Amino acid sequence: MKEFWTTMASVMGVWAFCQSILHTVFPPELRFASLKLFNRITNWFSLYCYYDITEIDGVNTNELYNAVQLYLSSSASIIGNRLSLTRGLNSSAITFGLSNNDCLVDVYNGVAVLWEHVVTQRQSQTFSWRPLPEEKRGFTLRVRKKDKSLILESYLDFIMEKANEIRRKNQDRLLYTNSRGGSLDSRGHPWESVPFKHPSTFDTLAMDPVKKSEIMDDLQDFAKGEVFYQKTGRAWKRGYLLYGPPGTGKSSMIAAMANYLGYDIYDLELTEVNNNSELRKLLMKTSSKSIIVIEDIDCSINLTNRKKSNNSSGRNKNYDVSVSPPDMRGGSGSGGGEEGGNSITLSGLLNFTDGLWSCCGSERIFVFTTNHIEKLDPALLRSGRMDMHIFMSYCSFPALKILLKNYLEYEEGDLEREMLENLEEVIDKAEMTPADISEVLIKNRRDKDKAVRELLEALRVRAEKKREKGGSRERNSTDVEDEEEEKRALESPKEGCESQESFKKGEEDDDDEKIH
Ligand SMILES: Nc1ncnc2c1ncn2[C@@H]1O[C@H](COP(=O)(O)OP(=O)(O)OP(=O)(O)O)[C@@H](O)[C@H]1O
Ligand SMILES: [Mg+2]
Repeated sequence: MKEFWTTMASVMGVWAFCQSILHTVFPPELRFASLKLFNRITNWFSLYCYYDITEIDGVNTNELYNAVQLYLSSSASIIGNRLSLTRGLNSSAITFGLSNNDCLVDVYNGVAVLWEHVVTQRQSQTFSWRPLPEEKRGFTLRVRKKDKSLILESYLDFIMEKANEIRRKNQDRLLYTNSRGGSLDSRGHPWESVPFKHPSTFDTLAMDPVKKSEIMDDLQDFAKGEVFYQKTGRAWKRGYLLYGPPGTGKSSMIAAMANYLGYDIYDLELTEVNNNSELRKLLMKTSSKSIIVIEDIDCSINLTNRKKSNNSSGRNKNYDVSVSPPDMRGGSGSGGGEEGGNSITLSGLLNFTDGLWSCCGSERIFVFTTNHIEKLDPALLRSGRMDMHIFMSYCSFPALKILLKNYLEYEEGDLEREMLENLEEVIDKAEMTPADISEVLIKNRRDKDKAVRELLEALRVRAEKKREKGGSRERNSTDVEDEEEEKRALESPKEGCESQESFKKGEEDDDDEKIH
C-alpha cells in the first residue's frame, strides 16, 4: 500500500512539474492541446465511463434528472454522510437525496455504479429567454466500461419506471392550473400545482349504481389498456363529456375519477390561453396518468363569434369558432379574437384533444363538462373526441339511497318501509339535484329522523310546484333558448342562424357511446 502511495505521489509530482514547464515555455494553444491529449490518454486507460444528466437540458427540464433524484432517494446504500431532506408541498412523505457534490453507490442486476450529485453556480452572464435557476445541477453516473451496455439498455428505463412508482406512492394527487396565463416559472412550467385532496370517490358519488359501475369499468379498461391501444394503433387517451344541470355532480365525478385511478388533474382555464400554440405548449407540459379538464366548455366557446372560414366547406366551418373569454382578458387592445392573432379556435381545441399533438404523452383522459350539451358544436361531440357522453341527472331513488347512507349513515334496511316508498314515489317528480338534497340532509344531520322527514317534505313541495307548472320546464327551456338565439341574432344576425343549424346533431355522433 505504501508503495502505491509513493508511486502516486511521484506521478503527481511529475505531472505538476510538466505543467509548470508547459506553462512557462509553451503558448496557451499548445498547452490546451496537450491537456486534451492527456485527458484522452487517461480516458483510454480508465476503467470507467461517465454520463452527465443535467437538470435543464437546453431550455427544457430534463425528466431523467428528476427521475434519478427520486430513485436515489429510495436507495438504502448511501455512502455519503450528508443527505438533503425534503418534504414537498404536495407530498405526504419525506424524501432524502444526495447533498451537493455527494456520492452514492447503487447496485443493479449485480452491477455497481456510482452516482454523484454535481452542483455549480450558474454564470450570471448566461443569456436565456427565461429565468434559469441560480445553480446548475446534475448527476454524473460512473459505470465500468464493461457494464456500459447493460446500463444503457435497461438501467435508465428501470429508473424512470421506479421513479414514477415512487412519485405516485409518495405524492398526493396534484391539481394543476394555468391561471398564470402564458407565463412560465423558472423551471419552464406553465402549470401551477396545488395538492389535490378532494374527498369525492365513486362510493360517495350519488348516481345510478349500474351507470356508475359502467363508468368505473371503462376507466379500469382504459388504465390497463396500454397493449390494446398499442395493438389497435390508437393514442392512449379517452374523452368523457359530462353534462347535466348544475349541482348534479359533474365536478365531483371528475374528482372521483382522479381518486379512483390515482391521476393528477389539469384544470385548463381556456380564458387564460391566448392562442393555439400556447394551448399546444400547455398540452405538451402535461404528464401522463392525468385528467385534463375543461369545465363549462359552452361558456368558453363563444358561438356568437362563429364565422365562416375562407374555405367554406360545410365541415370546415365547424373549425373556426373563436374561443373568447367572457372578460376578454381585461378587454384591452390585446388584438381581439376576430383576426385570430390573440385567440384560440375550435380547430386548436380539437387538435389539443385528438390531433397529432394530443399523442405527445400517453394515458391521458380528457373531460369536458357542460350544463348545455345542445350548445356544443357537433365537431366536439363526435366519437373519438368524446368517447363517452355521461348524463348527470337529477337525483334518482338509487342515488338518494347513497346520499342517505353518506350523510345519515342509513343502510338499506334502517329506514321504515313506508318512508322509503314515500320517498321513491316523489323523488323523480321533484327533480331535485343531489346538491339540493345534500343541503337538506346536512342541515339536519344531528337528528336523522327529522332530516328524512324534512327531505320528504321538501321533495313533496318541489314535486307539487312542478305539477302545478305542468311541463313549464320544457316551455321555460325553450324560452331560454329563444332568448339566447335572439341575443345571438342581435350580436351577429347571419352567424346566429348558421350556428343554430350546426347545432342539430349530425350523423357523426350517432355512434357515440351514451350513458343516460
Ligand atoms: N351526484 C352527487 N353525489 C354526491 N354529491 C353530490 C352529487 N352531485 C352534487 N353533489 C354535492 O353537491 C356539490 C356540488 O356538486 P358539483 O360541484 O359536483 O356539481 P356540478 O354538476 O359540477 O355543478 P356545476 O354544473 O354548477 O359545476 C358537491 O360538493 C357535492 O357535495
Ligand atoms: Mg362543476
